[in-house]
Amino acid sequence: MGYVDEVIELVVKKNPAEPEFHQAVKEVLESLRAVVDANEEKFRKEGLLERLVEPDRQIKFRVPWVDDNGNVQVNTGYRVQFNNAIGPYKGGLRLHPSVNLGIIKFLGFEQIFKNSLTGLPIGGGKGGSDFDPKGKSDREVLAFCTSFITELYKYIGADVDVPAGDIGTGAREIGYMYGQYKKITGSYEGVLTGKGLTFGGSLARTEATGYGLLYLTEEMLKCNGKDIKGKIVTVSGSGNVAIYAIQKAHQLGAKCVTCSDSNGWVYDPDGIDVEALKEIKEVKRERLTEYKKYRPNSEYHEGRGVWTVKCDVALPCATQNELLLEDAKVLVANGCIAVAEGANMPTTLDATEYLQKNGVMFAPGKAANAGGVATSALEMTQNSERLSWTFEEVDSKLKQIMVNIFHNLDDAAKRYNAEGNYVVGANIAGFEKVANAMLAQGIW
Ligand SMILES: NC(=O)C1=CN([C@@H]2O[C@H](COP(=O)(O)OP(=O)(O)OC[C@H]3O[C@@H](n4cnc5c(N)ncnc54)[C@H](O)[C@@H]3O)[C@@H](O)[C@H]2O)C=CC1
Ligand SMILES: O=C(O)CCC(=O)C(=O)O
Repeated sequence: MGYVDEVIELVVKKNPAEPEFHQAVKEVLESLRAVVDANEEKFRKEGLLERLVEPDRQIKFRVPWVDDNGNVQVNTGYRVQFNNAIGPYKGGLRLHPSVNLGIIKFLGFEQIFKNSLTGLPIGGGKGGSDFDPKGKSDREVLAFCTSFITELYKYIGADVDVPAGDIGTGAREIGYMYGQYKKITGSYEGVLTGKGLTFGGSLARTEATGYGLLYLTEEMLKCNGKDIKGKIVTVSGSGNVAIYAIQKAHQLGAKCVTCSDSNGWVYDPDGIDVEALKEIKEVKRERLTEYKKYRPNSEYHEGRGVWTVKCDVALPCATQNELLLEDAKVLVANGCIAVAEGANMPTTLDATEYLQKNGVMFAPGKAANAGGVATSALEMTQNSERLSWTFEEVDSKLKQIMVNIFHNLDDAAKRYNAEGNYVVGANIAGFEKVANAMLAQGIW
């Protein structure tokens, strides 16, 4: 058995109840085979892969808060500080009932390579809680966020670990956490990103993940002799990433005809109305059943079904493992030419393989959705400089970063005889920088 297989087996044995973490490790390590084989003796001696799959530390804590009926509720909070070889830990906080340690570890592990791909000095971390913000009053969300950060503040800091948003954590939650951090520490620092624009937030951070996804997709299509203009696009999700992916797709001349939430999905043959979607999801925090009131020509369906709609480009932007092998088969049969992941690990391993084998360009999340964390790093830079850049300045830096990411992974795939395999390219390009930094910094 080779080194890669040994470490995958070790991860499964040591973390038996964490299937999403196994999946992420498997996807990364299997595509690093060529690099690992070429350096096996050195990497083994240094225990490099064993160190890479074991987080620097995992913090797990109780989050008690008082609901609107005066009863105490208790959630579990997590922060996994995975690897700070190339910069302070950086990654979002997920608030969703499905959150457990394995999910946070898969996200933290992915974040190491994603953050490396941005070319910016940020390490990998992730956190969150099984708290469900859905249906909670503002006061309850405030109570939760205050309690959460009252414990987490001990472990974070502008040069230590800088959390941000993810599923269920948007500007409201980041604002509440920032206020409490400031109250406890007395320190006005860039400890969180995705902050409001009046207290250190960056213009374009809200749009960054969705816009970045389209910038990378546009470049990938261009380098393969295709144009995003005129393409039919399907998007899943209707949160932060989905909304701004749809908006940028339209600005680039494509037509996006779907979106979804955890209950159902919308097909709008005239193209999704982004302003209506924003009103429903960002302002009113309602379900997608409301969309038809704004767009009578659209259809609403219960359950999942976005991937049954004929498209040229598919952009999964909701959550992990939402694009399955059966969906990949339908996409291929319908003539889809490209899939780019806005969410983290939305495509299962067998679905990814099927798409690639059938000639579909496939951009993995750690490259395609890196625009969010890259712009968070630009927010950190602005905070350190005590300056705010214009929207255009941030957006043009974001675009350049996404174009560079595509070329770095394209080049890495070519260097290892895997031309066109952007999964291999992204993992190798992300890994190389982190591995070099780890090897140069002794044993830790
Ligand atoms: N917000 C950001 O800057 C970044 C987010 N991501 C990833 O993008 C994905 C979406 O995140 P956001 O848009 O920020 O979150 P969000 O909370 O704004 O929206 C999440 C969306 O996914 C849908 N969703 C959640 N669970 C679902 C399920 N089980 N089935 C179907 N739909 C479901 C929700 O209804 C919602 O529309 C996640 O995988 C996240 O980790 C990745 C990079 C950066
Ligand atoms: O902006 C950030 O720091 C984190 C974004 C994030 O959670 C992600 O890239 O998955």
